[in-house]
Amino acid sequence: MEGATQFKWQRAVVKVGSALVRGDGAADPQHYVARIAGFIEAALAQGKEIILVSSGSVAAGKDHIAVYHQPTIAEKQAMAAIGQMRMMANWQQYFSRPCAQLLLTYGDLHHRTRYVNIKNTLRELLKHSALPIVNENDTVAVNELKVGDNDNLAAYTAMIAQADTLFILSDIDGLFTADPRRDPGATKIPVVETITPDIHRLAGGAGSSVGTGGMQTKLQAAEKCANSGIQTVIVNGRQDSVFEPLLQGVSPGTLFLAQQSGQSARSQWLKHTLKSQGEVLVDEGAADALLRRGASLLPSGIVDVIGQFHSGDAITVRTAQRVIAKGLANYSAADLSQLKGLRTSQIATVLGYTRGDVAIHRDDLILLTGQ
Ligand SMILES: Nc1ncnc2c1ncn2[C@@H]1O[C@H](COP(=O)(O)OP(=O)(O)O)[C@@H](O)[C@H]1O
Ligand SMILES: N[C@@H](CCC(=O)OP(=O)(O)O)C(=O)O
Repeated sequence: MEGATQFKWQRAVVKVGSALVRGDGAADPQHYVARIAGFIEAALAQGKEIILVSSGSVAAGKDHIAVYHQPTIAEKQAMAAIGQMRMMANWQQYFSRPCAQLLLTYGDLHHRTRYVNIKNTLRELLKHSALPIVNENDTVAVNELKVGDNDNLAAYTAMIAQADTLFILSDIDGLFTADPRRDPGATKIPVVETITPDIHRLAGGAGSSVGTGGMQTKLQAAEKCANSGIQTVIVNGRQDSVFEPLLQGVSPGTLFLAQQSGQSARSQWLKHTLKSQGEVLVDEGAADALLRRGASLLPSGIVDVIGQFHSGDAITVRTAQRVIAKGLANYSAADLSQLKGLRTSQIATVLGYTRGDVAIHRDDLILLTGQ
């Protein structure tokens, strides 16, 4: 196949966009869903493992709530609540194995114990030959608590599940040099080795009224995955001809290569998933110890504490000039405000208790310099 690119895969997240589940008016969307289900069954029969991330709940519930007007947030959430049932039932009819519903929010991915629970649940589901189907929990998530789009949610899912591949099935053949809906001269890019700012500039927004984020969120997802050692393939899920090549490890769309030095799942979780709840300002000596010596952050190096955070929250570590790291605080903001600049031997006397010598343990710290 011309321009095709080979790749190996064993455990994949398959992301199906609303644009696909919803159809294009010209063809019956059930045809697309049936073909994707067939692809998943064929891959499972080859001994591969699949986790599905499916959009489409809002679109599937639309007819009952808001057909003729722009829906409010509450109306969209109600649409999602109705549509999620329909969407799951729709998938289940194509499988004899059980489909398992996982509804996640940004908060769930952000919280350490919930993250571990999601990981364990996925592992058990795969072990028991069920098909996990993930979507955002639209009903409970207001904007600031949402991942916001299922491309990025699929990337987080791939990281949690330690997948090697993310397949993004959309209504377009891959990444083009410009949005083909606006620029008929745009051409497809078969392989992206590194997602540079120039690549990001090629991407436009959603191509349909039901899609969210368009190519921009797909590139964000591919970049997260590449940094975690996961390859991404964007293909047109409306083309029956894409599935056989995918089963044979040939990309008929755009293949984004994984970066070789993929960071650990824990580092990725700290870096991309956890939202910083506050900051500690450190002196140059502490910055040097973190950056050059791989040390833990001690209270003695802290100059100031900004914001309110609890023990266990993610916080940013910075000097007056720059951000240098992100990590899990061993002490709350209130405690660190009392401990800043002090020696570790003074912790118990000042607080009346101790959680250990360090403000942030090295194992709970990820350096952010050069980014
Ligand atoms: N550079 C580009 N290459 C390909 N598609 C692009 C590009 N820029 C924007 N798009 C648009 O992205 C759309 C796919 O994203 P979206 O509508 O969110 O679909 P989905 O529901 O599958 O996530 C395409 O239909 C296309 O119009
Ligand atoms: N959670 C939403 C999907 C949001 C979304 O990202 O949609 P899409 O761009 O079609 O993948 C739903 O199920 O309708």
